[in-house]
Amino acid sequence: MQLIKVHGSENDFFLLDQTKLEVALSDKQLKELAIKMCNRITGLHGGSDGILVVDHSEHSGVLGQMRVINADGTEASMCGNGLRTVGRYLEKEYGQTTFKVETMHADLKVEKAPDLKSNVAAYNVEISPVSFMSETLPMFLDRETLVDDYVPEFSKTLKFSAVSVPNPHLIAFVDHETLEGPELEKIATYLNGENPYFPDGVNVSFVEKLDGHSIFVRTYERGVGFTNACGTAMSASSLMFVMLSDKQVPFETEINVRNPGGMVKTVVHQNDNGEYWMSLIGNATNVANVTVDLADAMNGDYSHAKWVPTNEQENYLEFISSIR
Ligand SMILES: N[C@@H](CCC[C@H](N)C(=O)O)C(=O)O
Repeated sequence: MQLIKVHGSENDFFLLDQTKLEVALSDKQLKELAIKMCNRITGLHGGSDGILVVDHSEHSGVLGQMRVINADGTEASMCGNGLRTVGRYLEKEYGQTTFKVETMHADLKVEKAPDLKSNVAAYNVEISPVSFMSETLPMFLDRETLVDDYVPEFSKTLKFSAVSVPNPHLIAFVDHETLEGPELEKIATYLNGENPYFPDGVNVSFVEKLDGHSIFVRTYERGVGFTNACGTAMSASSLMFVMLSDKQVPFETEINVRNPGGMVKTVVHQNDNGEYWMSLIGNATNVANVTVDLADAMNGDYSHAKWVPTNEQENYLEFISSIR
């Protein structure tokens, strides 16, 4: 089985093209593979945040399908950082620079963007559809939407917004001390365990406003835990940054989004029909080409895996240190 170890802002994945396998893996096998291979201690070469599964799409005008299997084996409806790396993979396979990719709920636009630096490839991907309605998350609170409001059951002092893009996000704007403090993990582990409010779990982000049109986003992901970055969370946080800014941060403005693994840029759009969507622009880095025996991988044995690094990670790290 051939895999590519990829990352967007160090949110890392194994990219698996199912169309290259003799027999495609079943959903049960994908789940078992993710649990074993992504494990940070016993998994393949330090594990990963999940597996990006590429397949053919039946939809017209679409180059391929992306499925996202979280490290705990659950399936997510979308992954913004992952979509950039899948976009890069499909561009190489089909030789097109602008196309659509099928995801669980929508066919999303993907476009090659200018390199961030020599040998640091970048892609621009669409994040949509957006909804604030409780039933789309799903969120069980006694209200239809939650926008910048207190929820004493979560925290006595923080205000939250809940939005699906279309995977579910809970966002709070906080000061620097709170961003780095223990509250994010406390709230997120509660809401991703058995709880009456988010029975399917939720990605939880704390956001700090920086100078100008810049924010820092720290995310605890459903099905993963703390990640270096979450593309859909950074997109959802940018939407709330614009919506709660009282027109100080307009639509169609480039927003700089920092995260523990690097940075992305976002742009928040609103269509004539009132619907929101976001552009997410950032790196799509291929770290290594990996070959592993399928039976070994399913058994969690990675001792014979072949790991051939590309030379991209050095350039990525140089790029990140140049902007810090
Ligand atoms: N890292 C992703 C989001 C992955 C899915 C998430 N864990 C979920 O279950 O919704 C991103 O870059 O958006």
